[in-house]
Amino acid sequence: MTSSATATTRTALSVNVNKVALVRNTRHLGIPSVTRAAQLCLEAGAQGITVHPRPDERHIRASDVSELQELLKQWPQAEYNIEGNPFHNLMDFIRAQRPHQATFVPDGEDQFTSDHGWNFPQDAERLAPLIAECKALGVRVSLFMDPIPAQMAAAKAVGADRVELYTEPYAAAWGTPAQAQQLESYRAAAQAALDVGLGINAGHDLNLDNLAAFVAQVPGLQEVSIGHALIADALERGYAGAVQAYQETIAAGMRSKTAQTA
Ligand SMILES: CC(=O)[C@@H](O)[C@H](O)COP(=O)(O)O
Ligand SMILES: NCC(=O)COP(=O)(O)O
Repeated sequence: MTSSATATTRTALSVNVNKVALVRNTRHLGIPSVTRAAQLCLEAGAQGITVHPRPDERHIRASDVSELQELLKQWPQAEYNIEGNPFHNLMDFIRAQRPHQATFVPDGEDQFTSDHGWNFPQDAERLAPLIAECKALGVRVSLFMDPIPAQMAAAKAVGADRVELYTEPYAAAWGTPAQAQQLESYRAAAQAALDVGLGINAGHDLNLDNLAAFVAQVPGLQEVSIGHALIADALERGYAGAVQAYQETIAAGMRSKTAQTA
């Protein structure tokens, strides 16, 4: 059951523009523009921009990362979230750009897409100094995590400010008999994170169908980072139309959450 305190947590939308870069990279023409996409999403009300500059630069390139930092200077209310593996190329971007948030993701260099979170206690010792470095730079640290309540205390102990709950298993269960059980696992993991003082982010395969129920059930959800489905929706609706649809969906989830605590 969501408490009244967490029921009022506003869920920010951070648009991941990886897939705009993926299409751009298929020609040497510079279109579709990644910075233009981010500008239009911010103008439409997105609260942040997320990128995941993978080592192979299959989509987001180092030049995108710095150009988006310049763009975001015009949007002081918006947040910049840079994701990646801190043992690969992420720390160079964090040191250079000092974004609002660094999201540590344990991806391999040639991984198809992100598909798991960190493991504790195995990963704690090597993560701790890099988390400390980010925080010394004034960068919030979010750890990409599977929805395992027992892992949350260790994530806090290693210095994380937030966890990002990896939501692909929830998305895959959407519309199946396993949906409710999956959603409950995220609710429990989020509550365990809140109980030890962690903030809650979420992302991966969230979309217009599965988002409202997630927002309604997961306590203290501060940010969802959404890319693949939102950019696909933007191909039909335009960036502004897609952002508006996601913001309306988040708002519907918030209304449902608030009603539960009334
Ligand atoms: C960490 C995560 O779930 C996503 O942010 C990730 O950026 C997806 O990467 P691709 O866009 O390369 O699939
Ligand atoms: N951290 C999740 C993210 O940034 C976007 O994931 P997806 O919506 O592209 O699956």
